Amino acid sequence: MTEPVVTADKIDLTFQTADGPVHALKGVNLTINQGDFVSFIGPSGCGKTTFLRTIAALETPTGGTMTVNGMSADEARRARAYGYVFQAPGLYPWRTISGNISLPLEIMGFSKSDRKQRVDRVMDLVELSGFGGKFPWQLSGGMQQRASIARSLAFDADILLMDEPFGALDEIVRDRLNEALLELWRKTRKTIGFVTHSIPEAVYLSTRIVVMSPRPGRITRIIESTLPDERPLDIRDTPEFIALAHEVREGLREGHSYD
Ligand SMILES: Nc1ncnc2c1ncn2[C@@H]1O[C@H](COP(=O)(O)OP(=O)(O)OP(=O)(O)O)[C@@H](O)[C@H]1O
Repeated sequence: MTEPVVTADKIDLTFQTADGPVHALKGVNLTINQGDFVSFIGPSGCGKTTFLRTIAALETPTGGTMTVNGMSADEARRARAYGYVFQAPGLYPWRTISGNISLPLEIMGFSKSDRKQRVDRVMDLVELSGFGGKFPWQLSGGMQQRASIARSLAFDADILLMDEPFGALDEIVRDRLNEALLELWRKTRKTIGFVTHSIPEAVYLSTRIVVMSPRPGRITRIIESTLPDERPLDIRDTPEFIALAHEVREGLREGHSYD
């Protein structure tokens, strides 16, 4: 029996700006179940990041209700219910890779031996074992982003929120990291919310794809993936994959994303 981890009920969010109100989200209803890999796709400015930040209680909705792990989003944030990965790795250049990954654990007061054990475990999960003593600038962009994913996994939250984590990387590195992330999801069965601009990335990774319309962001379609959990990269050439990508494109068209 799958448990709802995130429930969004009629979420509205309007930012008050010097140029007037900006209506970013409108009536967003969504349930994310335990172990789902949910991607959010839509045109630039449609509110994908805003919605992810609302789950994380980094933004407060102006209407509707959000629950995370059965609590308010704010309570869940304080209970450290999620790890958050940003588009840029955001590693401190004066700390080693292990030092960066262990920083949140230090802040949370984990013991030295517990920190070491956790850092070793997540470095292994993202295939960075042996690089702990390096500084961020000694690693490639893809490795830095893996370190940032490891940092978000270190305190073992059940939910991982990822805002275009691979958007700035070239396609070859991105393919590699997509495979690695899927493997990590299969191993840990964390619940993942993932923002992307890429249709193939959304189809390759997700169990469900949430298609959003231009501002004010609404959900136009929720597509359930029919792909198996085991997904070699060449699954992207199969008719089933192509049909799902077509469905996403249709959803975007329906929301007038191409107008
Ligand atoms: N703090 C803020 N104050 C005012 N307006 C904001 C704020 N954050 C976001 N917005 C506006 O809300 C809308 C949605 O932004 P958001 O970043 O969520 O879109 P997005 O779909 O993630 O875009 P992109 O794909 O380009 O990252 C945009 O028009 C943006 O300018």
